[in-house]
Amino acid sequence: MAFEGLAERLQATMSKIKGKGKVNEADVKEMAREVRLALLEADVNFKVVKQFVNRIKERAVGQEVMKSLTPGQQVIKVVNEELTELMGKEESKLAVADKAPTVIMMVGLQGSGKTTTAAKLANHLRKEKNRNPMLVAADVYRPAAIDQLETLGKQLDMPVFSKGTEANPVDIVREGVEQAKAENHDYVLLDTAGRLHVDEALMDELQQMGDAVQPHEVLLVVDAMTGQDAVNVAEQFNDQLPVSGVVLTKLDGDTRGGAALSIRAVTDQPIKFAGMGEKIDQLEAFHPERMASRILGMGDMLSLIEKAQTNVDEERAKELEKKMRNADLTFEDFLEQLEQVKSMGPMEDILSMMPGAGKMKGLKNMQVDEGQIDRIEAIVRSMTKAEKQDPKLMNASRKRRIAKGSGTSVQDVNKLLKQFEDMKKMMKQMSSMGGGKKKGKGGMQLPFMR
Ligand SMILES: Nc1nc2c(ncn2[C@@H]2O[C@H](COP(=O)(O)OP(=O)(O)OP(=O)(O)O)[C@@H](O)[C@H]2O)c(=O)[nH]1
Repeated sequence: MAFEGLAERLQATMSKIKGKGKVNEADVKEMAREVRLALLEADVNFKVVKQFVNRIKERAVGQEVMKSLTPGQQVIKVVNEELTELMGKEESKLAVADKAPTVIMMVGLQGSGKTTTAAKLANHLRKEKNRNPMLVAADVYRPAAIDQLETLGKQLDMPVFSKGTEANPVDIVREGVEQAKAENHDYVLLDTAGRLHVDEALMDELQQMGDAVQPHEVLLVVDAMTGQDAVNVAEQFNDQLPVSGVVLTKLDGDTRGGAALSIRAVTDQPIKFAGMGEKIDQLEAFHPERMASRILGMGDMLSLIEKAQTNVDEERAKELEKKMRNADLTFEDFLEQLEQVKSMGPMEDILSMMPGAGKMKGLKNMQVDEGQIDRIEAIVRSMTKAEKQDPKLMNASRKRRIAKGSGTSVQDVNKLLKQFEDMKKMMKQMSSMGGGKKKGKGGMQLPFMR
Protein backbone atom coordinates (compact mmCIF):
# COMPACT_ATOMS: atom_id res chain seq x y z
CA MET A 1 0.00 0.00 0.00
CA ALA A 2 1.26 3.47 -0.90
CA PHE A 3 2.36 5.77 1.90
CA GLU A 4 2.49 2.94 4.38
CA GLY A 5 5.87 3.79 5.87
CA LEU A 6 5.13 7.49 5.92
CA ALA A 7 1.71 6.97 7.46
CA GLU A 8 3.13 4.74 10.16
CA ARG A 9 5.86 7.16 11.10
CA LEU A 10 3.69 10.25 11.06
CA GLN A 11 0.97 8.54 13.04
CA ALA A 12 3.49 7.45 15.67
CA THR A 13 4.75 11.03 15.94
CA MET A 14 1.24 12.43 16.15
CA SER A 15 0.11 9.96 18.78
CA LYS A 16 2.93 11.18 21.02
CA ILE A 17 1.70 14.73 20.88
CA LYS A 18 -2.03 14.06 20.65
CA GLY A 19 -2.96 13.82 24.29
CA LYS A 20 -0.71 16.58 25.52
CA GLY A 21 -2.51 19.16 27.64
CA LYS A 22 0.43 21.50 27.13
CA VAL A 23 2.77 21.73 24.19
CA ASN A 24 6.04 23.58 24.63
CA GLU A 25 8.68 24.57 22.11
CA ALA A 26 10.77 21.51 22.83
CA ASP A 27 7.78 19.27 22.00
CA VAL A 28 7.27 21.15 18.74
CA LYS A 29 10.95 20.87 17.87
CA GLU A 30 10.94 17.15 18.50
CA MET A 31 7.74 16.68 16.50
CA ALA A 32 9.14 18.74 13.61
CA ARG A 33 12.34 16.70 13.60
CA GLU A 34 10.40 13.46 13.36
CA VAL A 35 8.12 14.81 10.62
CA ARG A 36 11.19 15.95 8.68
CA LEU A 37 12.79 12.52 8.86
CA ALA A 38 9.56 10.76 7.91
CA LEU A 39 9.14 12.95 4.84
CA LEU A 40 12.74 12.59 3.72
CA GLU A 41 12.48 8.85 4.12
CA ALA A 42 9.33 8.92 1.97
CA ASP A 43 11.45 10.52 -0.75
CA VAL A 44 9.86 13.94 -0.61
CA ASN A 45 11.91 16.64 -2.30
CA PHE A 46 14.26 18.14 0.32
CA LYS A 47 13.35 21.75 -0.45
CA VAL A 48 9.69 20.89 -0.06
CA VAL A 49 10.44 19.18 3.26
CA LYS A 50 12.30 22.20 4.54
CA GLN A 51 9.50 24.61 3.71
CA PHE A 52 6.88 22.26 5.06
CA VAL A 53 8.62 21.75 8.38
CA ASN A 54 9.21 25.46 8.81
CA ARG A 55 5.53 26.12 8.24
CA ILE A 56 4.32 23.63 10.80
CA LYS A 57 6.89 24.78 13.34
CA GLU A 58 5.85 28.36 12.91
CA ARG A 59 2.18 27.54 13.26
CA ALA A 60 2.62 25.05 16.10
CA VAL A 61 4.27 27.60 18.37
CA GLY A 62 1.71 30.22 17.40
CA GLN A 63 -1.38 31.41 19.18
CA GLU A 64 -3.83 29.03 17.53
CA VAL A 65 -2.11 26.07 19.19
CA MET A 66 -0.69 27.41 22.41
CA LYS A 67 -3.86 29.18 23.53
CA SER A 68 -6.06 26.29 22.60
CA LEU A 69 -7.75 23.95 25.01
CA THR A 70 -6.34 20.93 23.23
CA PRO A 71 -2.90 21.93 21.96
CA GLY A 72 -1.89 18.36 21.08
CA GLN A 73 -4.86 17.98 18.78
CA GLN A 74 -4.33 21.41 17.32
CA VAL A 75 -0.80 20.44 16.29
CA ILE A 76 -2.25 17.49 14.40
CA LYS A 77 -4.78 19.77 12.80
CA VAL A 78 -1.95 22.04 11.65
CA VAL A 79 0.02 19.12 10.20
CA ASN A 80 -3.08 17.87 8.43
CA GLU A 81 -3.89 21.27 6.98
CA GLU A 82 -0.35 21.75 5.76
CA LEU A 83 -0.24 18.26 4.22
CA THR A 84 -3.48 19.06 2.42
CA GLU A 85 -2.11 22.39 1.24
CA LEU A 86 1.04 20.65 0.03
CA MET A 87 -1.01 18.37 -2.17
CA GLY A 88 -3.11 21.21 -3.52
CA LYS A 89 -5.73 22.18 -0.93
CA GLU A 90 -8.81 20.88 -2.71
CA GLU A 91 -9.86 18.70 -5.59
CA SER A 92 -8.93 20.28 -8.92
CA LYS A 93 -11.56 19.50 -11.48
CA LEU A 94 -11.09 18.70 -15.11
CA ALA A 95 -11.54 21.56 -17.59
CA VAL A 96 -14.80 21.90 -19.48
CA ALA A 97 -14.62 23.84 -22.75
CA ASP A 98 -17.21 26.53 -23.42
CA LYS A 99 -17.68 24.99 -26.80
CA ALA A 100 -17.52 21.17 -27.08
CA PRO A 101 -15.49 19.13 -27.46
CA THR A 102 -13.12 19.61 -24.53
CA VAL A 103 -9.73 18.50 -25.83
CA ILE A 104 -7.47 16.69 -23.38
CA MET A 105 -3.94 15.82 -24.37
CA MET A 106 -2.16 13.16 -22.36
CA VAL A 107 1.61 13.51 -22.18
CA GLY A 108 4.31 11.63 -20.29
CA LEU A 109 7.21 9.23 -20.51
CA GLN A 110 7.00 5.74 -21.93
CA GLY A 111 5.47 3.30 -19.50
CA SER A 112 4.10 5.99 -17.20
CA GLY A 113 0.60 4.71 -17.90
CA LYS A 114 -0.63 7.21 -20.51
CA THR A 115 -2.55 4.81 -22.71
CA THR A 116 -4.20 3.05 -19.79
CA THR A 117 -5.02 6.39 -18.15
CA ALA A 118 -6.57 7.81 -21.34
CA ALA A 119 -8.98 4.88 -21.41
CA LYS A 120 -9.61 5.06 -17.66
CA LEU A 121 -10.37 8.75 -17.91
CA ALA A 122 -12.75 8.24 -20.82
CA ASN A 123 -14.51 5.59 -18.78
CA HIS A 124 -14.65 7.90 -15.75
CA LEU A 125 -16.12 10.74 -17.84
CA ARG A 126 -18.81 8.51 -19.24
CA LYS A 127 -19.69 6.71 -16.01
CA GLU A 128 -19.37 9.47 -13.46
CA LYS A 129 -20.13 12.56 -15.53
CA ASN A 130 -22.46 11.21 -18.15
CA ARG A 131 -20.20 12.37 -20.98
CA ASN A 132 -19.68 11.00 -24.45
CA PRO A 133 -15.91 10.88 -24.99
CA MET A 134 -13.78 9.75 -27.92
CA LEU A 135 -10.20 8.48 -27.85
CA VAL A 136 -7.47 9.34 -30.35
CA ALA A 137 -4.45 7.04 -30.79
CA ALA A 138 -1.51 9.27 -31.65
CA ASP A 139 1.32 7.22 -30.15
CA VAL A 140 2.89 6.13 -33.43
CA TYR A 141 6.25 5.16 -31.98
CA ARG A 142 5.42 2.28 -29.72
CA PRO A 143 3.89 -0.19 -32.17
CA ALA A 144 1.63 -1.83 -29.62
CA ALA A 145 0.24 1.42 -28.20
CA ILE A 146 -2.39 1.87 -30.92
CA ASP A 147 -3.53 -1.74 -30.62
CA GLN A 148 -3.65 -1.35 -26.86
CA LEU A 149 -5.90 1.70 -27.07
CA GLU A 150 -8.12 0.05 -29.68
CA THR A 151 -8.51 -3.00 -27.49
CA LEU A 152 -9.39 -0.82 -24.52
CA GLY A 153 -11.86 1.09 -26.71
CA LYS A 154 -13.56 -2.16 -27.72
CA GLN A 155 -13.71 -3.27 -24.13
CA LEU A 156 -15.42 -0.01 -23.23
CA ASP A 157 -17.45 0.14 -26.40
CA MET A 158 -16.03 3.57 -27.07
CA PRO A 159 -14.80 4.97 -30.40
CA VAL A 160 -11.04 5.19 -30.98
CA PHE A 161 -9.74 7.33 -33.85
CA SER A 162 -6.54 5.98 -35.40
CA LYS A 163 -4.59 6.16 -38.64
CA GLY A 164 -2.01 3.48 -37.96
CA THR A 165 1.66 4.04 -37.24
CA GLU A 166 2.62 5.57 -40.57
CA ALA A 167 0.68 8.81 -40.27
CA ASN A 168 2.03 12.04 -38.84
CA PRO A 169 0.90 12.45 -35.20
CA VAL A 170 0.09 16.15 -35.72
CA ASP A 171 -2.30 15.19 -38.53
CA ILE A 172 -3.77 12.41 -36.42
CA VAL A 173 -4.74 14.69 -33.55
CA ARG A 174 -6.03 17.41 -35.88
CA GLU A 175 -8.25 14.98 -37.77
CA GLY A 176 -9.22 13.20 -34.57
CA VAL A 177 -10.52 16.41 -33.01
CA GLU A 178 -12.38 17.28 -36.25
CA GLN A 179 -14.07 13.90 -36.20
CA ALA A 180 -15.00 14.27 -32.53
CA LYS A 181 -16.63 17.59 -33.37
CA ALA A 182 -18.48 16.12 -36.33
CA GLU A 183 -19.74 13.21 -34.23
CA ASN A 184 -20.79 15.42 -31.33
CA HIS A 185 -18.44 14.02 -28.74
CA ASP A 186 -18.09 16.34 -25.76
CA TYR A 187 -14.62 15.15 -24.75
CA VAL A 188 -11.73 13.98 -26.88
CA LEU A 189 -8.71 12.38 -25.27
CA LEU A 190 -5.43 12.31 -27.17
CA ASP A 191 -2.95 9.54 -26.35
CA THR A 192 0.46 10.79 -27.40
CA ALA A 193 3.86 9.13 -27.70
CA GLY A 194 6.30 8.91 -24.84
CA ARG A 195 10.06 8.46 -24.77
CA LEU A 196 12.34 6.87 -22.26
CA HIS A 197 13.67 10.31 -21.37
CA VAL A 198 12.58 13.84 -22.00
CA ASP A 199 14.23 14.93 -25.27
CA GLU A 200 13.96 17.79 -27.67
CA ALA A 201 12.33 15.82 -30.47
CA LEU A 202 9.55 14.69 -28.12
CA MET A 203 8.92 18.18 -26.79
CA ASP A 204 8.92 19.66 -30.32
CA GLU A 205 6.41 17.16 -31.52
CA LEU A 206 4.13 17.59 -28.51
CA GLN A 207 4.29 21.35 -28.97
CA GLN A 208 3.27 21.02 -32.61
CA MET A 209 0.39 18.77 -31.67
CA GLY A 210 -0.68 21.27 -29.06
CA ASP A 211 -0.49 24.14 -31.53
CA ALA A 212 -2.61 22.19 -33.97
CA VAL A 213 -5.50 21.42 -31.62
CA GLN A 214 -5.19 23.94 -28.76
CA PRO A 215 -6.05 21.50 -25.97
CA HIS A 216 -8.07 22.75 -22.99
CA GLU A 217 -6.15 20.48 -20.72
CA VAL A 218 -2.64 19.02 -20.99
CA LEU A 219 -2.49 16.20 -18.47
CA LEU A 220 0.93 14.99 -17.51
CA VAL A 221 0.92 11.31 -16.58
CA VAL A 222 3.66 10.31 -14.13
CA ASP A 223 4.46 7.05 -12.44
CA ALA A 224 4.32 7.57 -8.66
CA MET A 225 6.58 4.56 -8.15
CA THR A 226 9.53 6.46 -9.59
CA GLY A 227 9.56 8.94 -6.71
CA GLN A 228 11.85 11.91 -7.23
CA ASP A 229 12.41 10.94 -10.88
CA ALA A 230 8.73 11.52 -11.42
CA VAL A 231 9.11 14.98 -9.90
CA ASN A 232 12.10 15.80 -12.15
CA VAL A 233 10.25 14.61 -15.22
CA ALA A 234 7.23 16.68 -14.23
CA GLU A 235 9.43 19.73 -13.83
CA GLN A 236 10.90 19.29 -17.32
CA PHE A 237 7.56 18.75 -19.02
CA ASN A 238 6.07 21.68 -17.17
CA ASP A 239 8.89 23.98 -18.24
CA GLN A 240 8.36 23.21 -21.89
CA LEU A 241 4.67 22.53 -22.34
CA PRO A 242 1.50 24.22 -21.11
CA VAL A 243 0.79 21.43 -18.61
CA SER A 244 -2.45 22.04 -16.69
CA GLY A 245 -2.59 19.08 -14.36
CA VAL A 246 -1.00 15.83 -13.30
CA VAL A 247 -2.24 12.24 -13.14
CA LEU A 248 -0.26 10.14 -10.70
CA THR A 249 -0.38 6.49 -11.69
CA LYS A 250 0.42 3.37 -9.71
CA LEU A 251 -0.48 4.92 -6.39
CA ASP A 252 -1.75 1.47 -5.46
CA GLY A 253 1.80 0.19 -5.57
CA ASP A 254 4.48 0.27 -2.99
CA THR A 255 5.29 3.93 -3.48
CA ARG A 256 6.71 5.81 -0.55
CA GLY A 257 4.68 8.88 -1.43
CA GLY A 258 7.43 11.33 -2.37
CA ALA A 259 5.99 12.14 -5.79
CA ALA A 260 2.48 12.77 -4.50
CA LEU A 261 3.80 15.10 -1.82
CA SER A 262 6.32 17.01 -3.94
CA ILE A 263 4.83 17.45 -7.40
CA ARG A 264 2.42 20.19 -6.57
CA ALA A 265 4.98 22.27 -4.70
CA VAL A 266 7.67 21.80 -7.35
CA THR A 267 5.57 22.34 -10.49
CA ASP A 268 2.66 24.33 -9.09
CA GLN A 269 0.38 22.01 -11.05
CA PRO A 270 -2.54 20.28 -9.36
CA ILE A 271 -2.77 16.50 -9.16
CA LYS A 272 -6.14 15.85 -10.76
CA PHE A 273 -6.39 12.06 -10.74
CA ALA A 274 -4.68 9.07 -9.18
CA GLY A 275 -4.34 5.65 -10.78
CA MET A 276 -5.11 3.02 -8.16
CA GLY A 277 -4.64 -0.20 -10.15
CA GLU A 278 -4.44 -1.71 -13.59
CA LYS A 279 -8.18 -2.16 -14.06
CA ILE A 280 -10.13 0.29 -16.16
CA ASP A 281 -12.20 1.61 -13.28
CA GLN A 282 -9.26 2.13 -10.98
CA LEU A 283 -8.87 5.86 -11.45
CA GLU A 284 -9.90 8.29 -8.74
CA ALA A 285 -10.29 12.04 -8.60
CA PHE A 286 -7.51 13.23 -6.32
CA HIS A 287 -8.71 14.77 -3.05
CA PRO A 288 -5.77 16.32 -1.16
CA GLU A 289 -7.72 16.58 2.09
CA ARG A 290 -8.75 12.93 2.07
CA MET A 291 -5.25 11.83 1.17
CA ALA A 292 -3.83 13.86 4.07
CA SER A 293 -6.35 12.39 6.52
CA ARG A 294 -5.55 8.94 5.23
CA ILE A 295 -1.82 9.47 5.73
CA LEU A 296 -2.49 10.66 9.27
CA GLY A 297 -5.03 7.89 9.96
CA MET A 298 -7.53 10.41 11.22
CA GLY A 299 -10.98 9.36 10.19
CA ASP A 300 -13.05 12.48 10.08
CA MET A 301 -11.61 13.72 13.34
CA LEU A 302 -10.81 17.04 11.73
CA SER A 303 -14.38 17.97 11.06
CA LEU A 304 -15.07 17.03 14.65
CA ILE A 305 -12.32 19.28 15.98
CA GLU A 306 -13.55 22.02 13.70
CA LYS A 307 -17.12 21.63 14.87
CA ALA A 308 -16.02 21.73 18.49
CA GLN A 309 -13.97 24.80 17.78
CA THR A 310 -16.76 26.76 16.22
CA ASN A 311 -19.23 25.78 18.90
CA VAL A 312 -17.27 26.09 22.08
CA ASP A 313 -16.08 29.23 23.76
CA GLU A 314 -12.65 28.15 24.93
CA GLU A 315 -12.37 30.32 28.03
CA ARG A 316 -15.77 29.12 29.22
CA ALA A 317 -14.82 25.53 28.41
CA LYS A 318 -11.75 25.86 30.61
CA GLU A 319 -13.88 27.15 33.46
CA LEU A 320 -16.26 24.23 33.08
CA GLU A 321 -13.40 21.77 33.03
CA LYS A 322 -12.15 23.20 36.30
CA LYS A 323 -15.60 22.92 37.81
CA MET A 324 -15.84 19.31 36.70
CA ARG A 325 -12.54 18.50 38.30
CA ASN A 326 -13.65 19.99 41.57
CA ALA A 327 -16.98 18.24 41.21
CA ASP A 328 -18.92 21.44 41.72
CA LEU A 329 -20.73 21.32 38.45
CA THR A 330 -24.30 22.59 38.70
CA PHE A 331 -27.36 21.76 36.62
CA GLU A 332 -26.91 25.15 34.98
CA ASP A 333 -23.47 24.18 33.77
CA PHE A 334 -24.82 20.84 32.72
CA LEU A 335 -27.51 22.48 30.63
CA GLU A 336 -24.93 24.68 28.96
CA GLN A 337 -22.85 21.65 28.04
CA LEU A 338 -25.85 19.81 26.77
CA GLU A 339 -26.61 22.73 24.49
CA GLN A 340 -23.08 22.81 23.19
CA VAL A 341 -23.09 19.13 22.39
CA LYS A 342 -26.46 19.47 20.70
CA SER A 343 -25.25 22.38 18.59
CA MET A 344 -22.58 20.10 17.12
CA GLY A 345 -25.25 18.04 15.43
CA PRO A 346 -26.91 14.68 16.03
CA MET A 347 -25.09 12.58 18.61
CA GLU A 348 -24.78 9.64 16.27
CA ASP A 349 -23.02 11.80 13.66
CA ILE A 350 -20.58 13.03 16.26
CA LEU A 351 -19.77 9.51 17.37
CA SER A 352 -19.39 8.28 13.81
CA MET A 353 -16.76 10.91 13.10
CA MET A 354 -14.43 9.54 15.71
CA PRO A 355 -11.55 7.63 14.14
CA GLY A 356 -11.89 3.92 14.51
CA ALA A 357 -15.53 4.33 15.57
CA GLY A 358 -16.57 1.83 12.93
CA LYS A 359 -14.25 -0.75 14.41
CA MET A 360 -15.44 -0.33 17.98
CA LYS A 361 -18.12 -2.90 18.57
CA GLY A 362 -19.53 -1.13 21.59
CA LEU A 363 -19.95 2.13 19.74
CA LYS A 364 -21.51 0.54 16.72
CA ASN A 365 -24.28 -0.97 18.74
CA MET A 366 -24.70 1.89 21.09
CA GLN A 367 -27.88 3.76 20.48
CA VAL A 368 -28.19 7.35 21.38
CA ASP A 369 -31.68 8.37 22.31
CA GLU A 370 -32.02 11.93 21.07
CA GLY A 371 -35.51 12.13 22.62
CA GLN A 372 -33.96 11.33 25.96
CA ILE A 373 -31.65 14.33 25.61
CA ASP A 374 -34.70 16.52 25.04
CA ARG A 375 -36.44 15.05 28.11
CA ILE A 376 -33.38 15.72 30.26
CA GLU A 377 -33.23 19.25 28.97
CA ALA A 378 -36.91 19.75 29.77
CA ILE A 379 -36.41 18.48 33.33
CA VAL A 380 -33.48 20.80 33.94
CA ARG A 381 -35.33 23.75 32.45
CA SER A 382 -38.24 23.13 34.82
CA MET A 383 -35.98 23.59 37.83
CA THR A 384 -35.76 26.97 39.55
CA LYS A 385 -32.42 28.76 39.55
CA ALA A 386 -31.87 27.80 43.20
CA GLU A 387 -32.64 24.13 42.46
CA LYS A 388 -30.19 24.11 39.56
CA GLN A 389 -27.48 25.46 41.85
CA ASP A 390 -28.31 23.12 44.70
CA PRO A 391 -30.03 19.87 43.75
CA LYS A 392 -30.41 18.94 47.43
CA LEU A 393 -33.28 21.42 47.64
CA MET A 394 -35.43 19.12 45.57
CA ASN A 395 -37.91 17.48 47.90
CA ALA A 396 -40.90 15.36 46.89
CA SER A 397 -43.22 18.26 46.09
CA ARG A 398 -40.59 20.11 44.08
CA LYS A 399 -39.90 16.92 42.13
CA ARG A 400 -43.61 16.56 41.38
CA ARG A 401 -43.71 20.13 40.11
CA ILE A 402 -40.66 19.57 37.91
CA ALA A 403 -42.06 16.33 36.49
CA LYS A 404 -45.30 18.06 35.66
CA GLY A 405 -43.57 21.05 34.14
CA SER A 406 -41.38 18.90 31.93
CA GLY A 407 -43.98 16.35 30.95
CA THR A 408 -42.04 13.54 32.61
CA SER A 409 -42.49 11.45 35.75
CA VAL A 410 -41.06 11.82 39.26
CA GLN A 411 -39.20 8.63 38.49
CA ASP A 412 -37.48 10.31 35.53
CA VAL A 413 -36.53 13.26 37.71
CA ASN A 414 -35.11 10.93 40.36
CA LYS A 415 -33.16 9.03 37.77
CA LEU A 416 -31.56 12.16 36.40
CA LEU A 417 -30.67 13.43 39.87
CA LYS A 418 -29.02 10.13 40.68
CA GLN A 419 -27.11 10.05 37.41
CA PHE A 420 -25.98 13.60 37.93
CA GLU A 421 -24.64 12.79 41.40
CA ASP A 422 -22.93 9.65 40.07
CA MET A 423 -21.35 11.67 37.31
CA LYS A 424 -19.97 14.18 39.78
CA LYS A 425 -18.63 11.41 41.97
CA MET A 426 -16.97 9.81 38.98
CA MET A 427 -15.37 13.09 38.00
CA LYS A 428 -14.06 13.56 41.50
CA GLN A 429 -12.58 10.09 41.41
CA MET A 430 -11.03 10.69 38.04
CA SER A 431 -9.39 13.92 39.03
CA SER A 432 -8.06 12.47 42.27
CA MET A 433 -6.54 9.69 40.18
CA GLY A 434 -4.29 12.19 38.48
CA GLY A 435 -5.56 15.36 36.94
CA GLY A 436 -8.39 13.61 35.18
CA LYS A 437 -5.98 11.84 32.87
CA LYS A 438 -6.59 8.25 33.89
CA LYS A 439 -9.85 6.63 33.12
CA GLY A 440 -12.05 4.86 35.62
CA LYS A 441 -12.54 1.16 35.13
CA GLY A 442 -16.19 0.97 34.36
CA GLY A 443 -16.42 4.01 32.10
CA MET A 444 -19.01 6.68 32.59
CA GLN A 445 -22.60 6.15 31.68
CA LEU A 446 -23.87 9.48 30.44
CA PRO A 447 -27.53 10.17 31.09
CA PHE A 448 -28.45 10.04 27.40
CA MET A 449 -26.91 6.66 26.64
CA ARG A 450 -29.09 3.60 26.72
N1 LIG B 1 -0.73 -0.95 -10.70
C1 LIG B 1 -0.99 -0.03 -11.61
N2 LIG B 1 -0.56 -0.20 -12.88
C2 LIG B 1 -0.83 0.75 -13.78
C3 LIG B 1 -1.55 1.92 -13.45
N3 LIG B 1 -1.65 2.68 -14.56
C4 LIG B 1 -1.02 2.01 -15.54
N4 LIG B 1 -0.50 0.83 -15.10
C5 LIG B 1 0.26 -0.17 -15.82
O1 LIG B 1 1.46 0.41 -16.27
C6 LIG B 1 1.89 -0.18 -17.48
C7 LIG B 1 2.20 0.88 -18.51
O2 LIG B 1 1.01 1.52 -18.89
P1 LIG B 1 0.74 2.06 -20.36
O3 LIG B 1 -0.58 2.71 -20.32
O4 LIG B 1 1.00 1.02 -21.36
O5 LIG B 1 1.91 3.13 -20.47
P2 LIG B 1 2.14 4.30 -21.53
O6 LIG B 1 2.54 5.50 -20.76
O7 LIG B 1 0.99 4.43 -22.44
O8 LIG B 1 3.38 3.81 -22.32
P3 LIG B 1 3.84 4.26 -23.81
O9 LIG B 1 2.64 4.04 -24.69
O10 LIG B 1 4.92 3.32 -24.08
O11 LIG B 1 4.25 5.66 -23.74
C8 LIG B 1 0.76 -1.11 -17.89
O12 LIG B 1 1.11 -2.43 -17.54
C9 LIG B 1 -0.42 -0.65 -17.06
O13 LIG B 1 -1.33 -1.67 -16.78
C10 LIG B 1 -1.99 2.08 -12.08
O14 LIG B 1 -2.60 3.07 -11.68
N5 LIG B 1 -1.68 1.07 -11.22
